[in-house]
Amino acid sequence: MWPKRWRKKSGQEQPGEAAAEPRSAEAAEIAEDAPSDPPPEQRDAAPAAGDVGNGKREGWLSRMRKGLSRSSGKLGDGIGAIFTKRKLDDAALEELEELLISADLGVSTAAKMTAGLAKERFDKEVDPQEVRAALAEQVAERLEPVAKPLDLDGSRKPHVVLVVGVNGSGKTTTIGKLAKQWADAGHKVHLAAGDTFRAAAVEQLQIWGQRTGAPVTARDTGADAAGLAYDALQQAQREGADVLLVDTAGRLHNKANLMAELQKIVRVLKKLDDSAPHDVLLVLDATIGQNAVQQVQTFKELVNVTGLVVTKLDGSARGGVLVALADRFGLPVHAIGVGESAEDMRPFSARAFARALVGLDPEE
Ligand SMILES: Nc1nc2c(ncn2[C@@H]2O[C@H](COP(=O)(O)OP(=O)(O)OP(=O)(O)O)[C@@H](O)[C@H]2O)c(=O)[nH]1
Repeated sequence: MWPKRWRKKSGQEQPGEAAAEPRSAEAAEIAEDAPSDPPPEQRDAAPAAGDVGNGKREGWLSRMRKGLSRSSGKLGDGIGAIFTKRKLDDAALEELEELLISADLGVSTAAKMTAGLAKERFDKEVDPQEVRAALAEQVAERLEPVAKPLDLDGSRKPHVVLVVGVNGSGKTTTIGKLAKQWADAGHKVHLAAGDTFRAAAVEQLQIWGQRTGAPVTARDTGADAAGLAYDALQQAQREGADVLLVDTAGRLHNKANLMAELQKIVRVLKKLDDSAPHDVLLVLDATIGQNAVQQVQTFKELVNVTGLVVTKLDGSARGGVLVALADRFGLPVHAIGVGESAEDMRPFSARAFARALVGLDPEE
């Protein structure tokens, strides 16, 4: 029999329910949650064309593994330190729960996972590898239901994808990567440079447009983004495009302005196609850890987010937060970004990610 504390905890949780995660007081202001801007030379540089498909770059799985090393080092080593020659007792479970929280899984998810482990193995001798494998299984179980590639609905002409997220999260780059992948698959793509707030974002999108052969609807900095989105959809409809990707600004002066802008974009798109946008992708930077939870919450209040793309899993990612996000929101994770080039975005593989996160070989 496993002890009351762990039994009670797991019994209290309802599917999809989450205990309060840490929140910053200023979280309502979107810009406050944004990661600090990368240096201009890094931000404004579009990915080098030579990076695309030159065959010499490190495999994406290995880049994801390296990107997750901050989390996997913490979890893998932490599990080793807790469970070497030790029973799975109360004290060990407490330490494990704290470790999971410190690796960005969030209070509620950490409690559920620890309870899951206690249920099967309480008071038994366990070795670190067994605990890592058991946790990887639990992470994979939570992530599998949300790992869903973004499929284009062929009956839509075009399928309209609105891309939102705070500044610097990787929206424009994600649009470029999606455009490249869909264009390579033979789809006719149109791009709308709706981040009229930042001139470099428009230029960045135009470079992706040249690279992919996708026409780009753009206007000068400061132009009305909703008007631009309307023009872009009209043009995409005229061209018979299969997909329209609409970029947006992540940084307006405050949440109310951003909400007004995003809602206006949605309203005008609906004038031309009342089912548009067909997907609203929220792009999240994986290096921000638990702040991602608040970003999802905030954007869900602004617009009907239908799925996530998580970028920068090649950097110093705090990947544990994906587990917390899956548990709390259940939103599809359509793709992950492990670099700046077109082939660095992949459908999200729950199992590979889960194993890499706890320091196991993702390919086993
Ligand atoms: N390492 C890495 N860098 C990425 C990834 N995705 C985007 N970036 C970089 O992150 C920076 C910001 O990306 P952008 O696409 O400009 O972000 P944005 O959300 O459009 O930013 P705004 O236009 O300010 O709203 C750029 O330097 C990108 O090259 C990724 O998966 N991995």
